Amino acid sequence: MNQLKDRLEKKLDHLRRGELLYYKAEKSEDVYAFCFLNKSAELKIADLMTYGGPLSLLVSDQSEICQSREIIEDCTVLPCEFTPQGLINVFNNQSETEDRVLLRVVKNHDILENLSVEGRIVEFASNVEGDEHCLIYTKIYNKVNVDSSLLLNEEDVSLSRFFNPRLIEMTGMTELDLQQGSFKLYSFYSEIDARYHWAFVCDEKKEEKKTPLVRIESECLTGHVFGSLLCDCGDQLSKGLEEIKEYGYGALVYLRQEGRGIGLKAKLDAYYLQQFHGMDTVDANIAVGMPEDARDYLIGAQIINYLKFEPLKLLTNNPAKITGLNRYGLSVEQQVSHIIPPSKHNKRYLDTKRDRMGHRI
Ligand SMILES: Nc1nc2c(ncn2[C@@H]2O[C@H](COP(=O)(O)OP(=O)(O)OP(=O)(O)O)[C@@H](O)[C@H]2O)c(=O)[nH]1
Repeated sequence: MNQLKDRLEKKLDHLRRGELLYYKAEKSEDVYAFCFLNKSAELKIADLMTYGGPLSLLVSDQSEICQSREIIEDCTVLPCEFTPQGLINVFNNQSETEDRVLLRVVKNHDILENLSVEGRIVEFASNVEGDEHCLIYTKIYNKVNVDSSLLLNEEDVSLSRFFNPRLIEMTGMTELDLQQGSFKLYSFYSEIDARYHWAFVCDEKKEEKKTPLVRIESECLTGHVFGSLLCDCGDQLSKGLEEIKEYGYGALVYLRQEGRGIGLKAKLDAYYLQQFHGMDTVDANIAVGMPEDARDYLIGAQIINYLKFEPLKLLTNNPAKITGLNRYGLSVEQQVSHIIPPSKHNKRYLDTKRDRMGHRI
């Protein structure tokens, strides 16, 4: 983890000094060069022009540089807002805030991947402290040798968000007696989605060198609260708490990712298609215009990091949760299965998780 952090710090430092960094888009061979525009703006523009342009300028509306006609003449100007949480708004019309487009709060992995280059560059840059609010970038067309230590990839952008300390705040802790026994219940507030998330922690059998057992549980109102039989969520929640209690050292991190991150309204629409149109859980999500799984584990990773539960054993059947934590630099030592025997109500759902979503069931 420290190595990753050091590598990242070097790149952030480079940017702080006003030097050029490069970004390689995930699903193409395209490479972009970018930097903050500071006092030596003209020099930077000359540098960037050698790459083949056109140049784009991302500016916050406060930026003085934006006022300078000569500098912006060669650029497409995209006024944007850098916020302390690394949240991004880009305006297509500087004067009208209603005209905000795209690049909104980055909530989940799939949306992250689909964000345009500007979003990824701004995401990275907004993790630089200070009030440098003007970025310039261009796609590289000409052949150039890019120093690989200055080349950002998706991992760097994700890590830069992870190491940004402002994304969650521990807002309270109490003891809670559950059927499974007593837990310390922590609440965390996340600026990313403006929600509270929870961690049920047990450390009574904590020992040196014992790896904590962690479960990440995504919110399921229908299964957890109303006891719906359509999914295995209710049983997984209670069995998860039971196993962590028995092991004596770990946490159940409860993330507000209802319906695999698509929200309750869309999940119920998808349920309708499963009940009355014979679709499975994957096709139904897509039919309601959502990704099959919209979850991102940045908040979960930050909570686990806060609790110092890394490296960890993860109680799950879902490999995407492991890659989701790896993405933020967390090391999962072992996957511990969390299988609930199927019932006639949820068999199809569990079969689909195994056959189409790669769950190890
Ligand atoms: N969109 C959608 N979401 C569902 C459906 N059934 C259950 N869910 C949601 O799926 C999520 C399941 O969360 P988890 O049990 O933590 O995760 P998992 O991906 O099943 O992986 P495990 O760790 O192996 O349990 C919850 O957010 C449920 O609300 C469905 O048919 N459609």
